[in-house]
Amino acid sequence: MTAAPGHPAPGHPAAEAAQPAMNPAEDASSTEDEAPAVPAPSGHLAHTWEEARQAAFDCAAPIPAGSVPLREALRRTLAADITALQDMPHYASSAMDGWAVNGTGPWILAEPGQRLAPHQASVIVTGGLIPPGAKAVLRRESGVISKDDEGLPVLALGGGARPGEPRNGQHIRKAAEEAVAGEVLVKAGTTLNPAHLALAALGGHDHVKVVGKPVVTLLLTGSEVVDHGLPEAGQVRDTFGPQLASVVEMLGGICTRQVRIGDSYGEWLEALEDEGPAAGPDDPLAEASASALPPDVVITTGGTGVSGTDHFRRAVADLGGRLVIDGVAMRPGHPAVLAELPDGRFVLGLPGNPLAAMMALSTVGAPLLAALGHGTMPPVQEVPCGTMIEPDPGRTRLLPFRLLYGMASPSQHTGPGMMRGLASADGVMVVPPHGVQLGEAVPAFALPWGPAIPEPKTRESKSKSSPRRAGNRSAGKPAAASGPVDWSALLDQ
Ligand SMILES: Nc1nc2c(c(=O)[nH]1)N[C@H]1C(S)=C(S)[C@@H](COP(=O)(O)OP(=O)(O)OC[C@H]3O[C@@H](n4cnc5c(N)ncnc54)[C@H](O)[C@@H]3O)O[C@H]1N2
Ligand code: MOO
Repeated sequence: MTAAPGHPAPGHPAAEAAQPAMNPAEDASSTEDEAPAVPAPSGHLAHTWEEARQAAFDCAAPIPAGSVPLREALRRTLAADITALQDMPHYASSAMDGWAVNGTGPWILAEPGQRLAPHQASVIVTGGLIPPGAKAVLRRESGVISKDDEGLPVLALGGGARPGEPRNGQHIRKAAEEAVAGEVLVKAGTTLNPAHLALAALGGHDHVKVVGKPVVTLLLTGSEVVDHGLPEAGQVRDTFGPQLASVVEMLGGICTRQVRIGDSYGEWLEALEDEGPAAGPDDPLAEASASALPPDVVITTGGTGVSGTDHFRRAVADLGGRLVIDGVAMRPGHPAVLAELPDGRFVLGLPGNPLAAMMALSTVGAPLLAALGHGTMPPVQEVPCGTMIEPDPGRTRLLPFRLLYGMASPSQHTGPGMMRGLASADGVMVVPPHGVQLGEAVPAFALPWGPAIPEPKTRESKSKSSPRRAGNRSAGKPAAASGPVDWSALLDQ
């Protein structure tokens, strides 16, 4: 689906105030700050921000449930009950170091493991198999070895023995006392914690069946990019290596691999082709491991633009893929591209500029990963805008903001190549092409690592939470988000 720029998706607040489409020729002298709003880098019409999100969500089907090794199952959602594959414990064992005994003492010592007749005992350690005939375990500190009249070793109760020791069954862990074979240990739908994994192991499992999640690999491009130390002039320090895998995981992906390549077309093509399964068929554990699976999504960085080294579109075309999204009418991040390859892999192309890449990931990557991972469309809420923002016909602006006195104030240092503004932001404002008035509600989304966007305060909720203020200061003022200026949020701080 492709829409004319300046015509936001129906139902969006911007729809009623859409601006006429710009003439691309008017933008011929664009600087980085004024990147063209209308055509995608390929010359196609870009999707609106809302359309791009929806297209990324709609193009992907949820990944089916599959088995994963226990070590990879942490925090996954269990797709099928975990049952005990055998009794737990599956044999009666000793809970103490000492002696397995039959009847009352003194006991004649027998070889460990052999059947015990009455008044016989044999040495046993904690966890040891209870021999046939044993009725109890006597702790090491409750017995003493002495000699009988004939000089043979015998076991007798010692000074540490408690009255009545050993009782029948004492210090014996009975078979099946934790669970009988077939009993449900963990129910489907549970988010697995480390103790669940230990329990599954006790139940005899090597793998568990979990709800599908997208496997993602990263392809970081650019020969000017250095991944450590101080870059020289003409070089740039890599911002993606330290953050992208974590953000992908926060968005519901499993990041298994990160590859760096330079700028040549050959490297691009080879890297996109080279994503087959790595597991040997004779290794059942490796077979199910996420790191051995081909990725569901490849995320590339850089190379989305129009210069001679920008190879994304050519590589996708040569591999027989199709473009799902070819540019988004937004800034920063407008060259974002999403393609699907014939083998079913999605390739998400993030622009090289660091902030632009994060905005493209939020716009296209977040809905795509949510759809693949059985999630819902990432929410867009509203915040009252703490400043007036001019129109920018034909494109949505994504502005990191700080919440000041309950209102969203655009962060500083938010050029497409900067990270300072995003690093301290409380969320991102989605400023529609027609701009925003001071105090007006503006759509906004939370950062995957950041705080939730606060619920808008209505007059009713304010009077419930703060009757004195509501009575004294806010009476008669319009509810938040309903009028152009709502100062009550400011007064409430
Ligand atoms: N003639 C035009 N030029 C550009 C346009 C345009 O519309 N017409 N759009 C600009 C915008 S906006 C963006 S965003 C970038 C997109 O560029 P690419 O995706 O092709 O990325 P590169 O050219 O490879 O790099 C851009 C920039 O980012 C730096 N970079 C790359 N990788 C990293 C990294 N791992 N860590 C930090 N910084 C990185 C790279 O050095 C460049 O400075 O195109 C504009 N140009
Ligand atoms: O400004 Mo470019 O839109 O993506 O950094």
